[in-house]
Amino acid sequence: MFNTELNYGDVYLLPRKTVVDSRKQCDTSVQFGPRRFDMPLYASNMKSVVDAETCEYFARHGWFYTMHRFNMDVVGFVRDMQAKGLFASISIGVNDDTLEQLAALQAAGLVPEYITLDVANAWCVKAERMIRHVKQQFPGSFLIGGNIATADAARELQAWGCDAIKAGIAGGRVCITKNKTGFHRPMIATVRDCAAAVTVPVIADGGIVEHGDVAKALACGASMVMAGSLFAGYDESAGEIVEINGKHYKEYFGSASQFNKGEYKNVEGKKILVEYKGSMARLLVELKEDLQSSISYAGGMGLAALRDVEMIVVAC
Ligand SMILES: NC(=O)C1=CN([C@@H]2O[C@H](COP(=O)(O)OP(=O)(O)OC[C@H]3O[C@@H](n4cnc5c(N)ncnc54)[C@H](OP(=O)(O)O)[C@@H]3O)[C@@H](O)[C@H]2O)C=CC1
Ligand SMILES: Nc1nc2c(ncn2[C@@H]2O[C@H](COP(=O)(O)O)[C@@H](O)[C@H]2O)c(=O)[nH]1
Repeated sequence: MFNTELNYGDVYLLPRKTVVDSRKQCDTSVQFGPRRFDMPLYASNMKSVVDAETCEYFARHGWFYTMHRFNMDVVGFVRDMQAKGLFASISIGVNDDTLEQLAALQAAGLVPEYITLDVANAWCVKAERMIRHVKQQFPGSFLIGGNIATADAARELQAWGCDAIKAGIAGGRVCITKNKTGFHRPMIATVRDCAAAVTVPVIADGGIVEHGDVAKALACGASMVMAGSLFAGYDESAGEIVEINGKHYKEYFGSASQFNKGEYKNVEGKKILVEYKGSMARLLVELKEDLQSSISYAGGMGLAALRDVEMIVVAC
């Protein structure tokens, strides 16, 4: 027997009676760790999506961000962000270079407000060792661990000390993990299972195609949503602009792509071109408007209304 599991595109949310006079009354803000953010959505910690300027842009707009971890001067990044009065949110790996970066932060007396442990399968012994190390050395930082895709994995990461857990394996737009390894879990099942298994917040990572998918992820129990391709086509994202036959695109590549790694070894990601869409300012406004509308259809005034909204599968 096989389990049938669903993705965002397979389900819809059932409307309830709207109780607000205007969508503007719906509050999309979310408490995440020590801070409150304007939206429960943020850009992927990928080199083709965020750089230091992108992170500053999001932080100044009241959005959460996480810097990527590739060829990073972590000390310089944390120092710069905090010197500007902004929060510092970094990513780390599981190898010795990460231990060196963490030691350098400590030597400089720097404590990032948020640390994300970023590996393909965080349900592993190396991630356990690093999570325990970070919790011991940086007890004041909010530690996000990922990625995982099952309830058992979520429970273990919580037990190791993660303050939040990032869920989503092989559902991303530039992902080829499912092709190369055979492993993947659709996002509805991933988020529902993981969120039900733990008390810490769960971040739904990858697979956002439509703006309404954000509301669907929250309805599955996610507290935050991470997306890469959604943000990749804009001026403020980190990818290069490419012109082909007079049309403009932006490069978007996976963190496990040959392009990001600099060599063809354990490649589980690809590079694509996404449509260039200009400034991100309008996108941020539209994402907020759409989520406010989702909250109104859910019959509430805040994100909590989406938590218990009914979900249906559309018959083919
Ligand atoms: N969300 C997703 O579905 C996926 C995301 N990614 C992204 O790609 C980037 C690279 O990820 P990742 O390869 O984990 O990070 P790294 O390339 O930094 O690998 C981390 C370390 O763990 C080891 N390792 C990695 N995978 C395995 C494994 N399956 N079994 C045993 N050891 C392993 C590696 O050793 P060695 O290389 O020698 O095996 C390496 O020492 C990350 O940013 C990640 O988020 C990648 C794939 C899927
Ligand atoms: N399997 C892989 N997954 C990757 C890689 N680089 C990033 N990612 C994951 O994808 C999401 C973004 O997905 P999107 O659908 O919103 O574009 C990102 O947050 C990572 O979790 C990779 O090389 N391989």
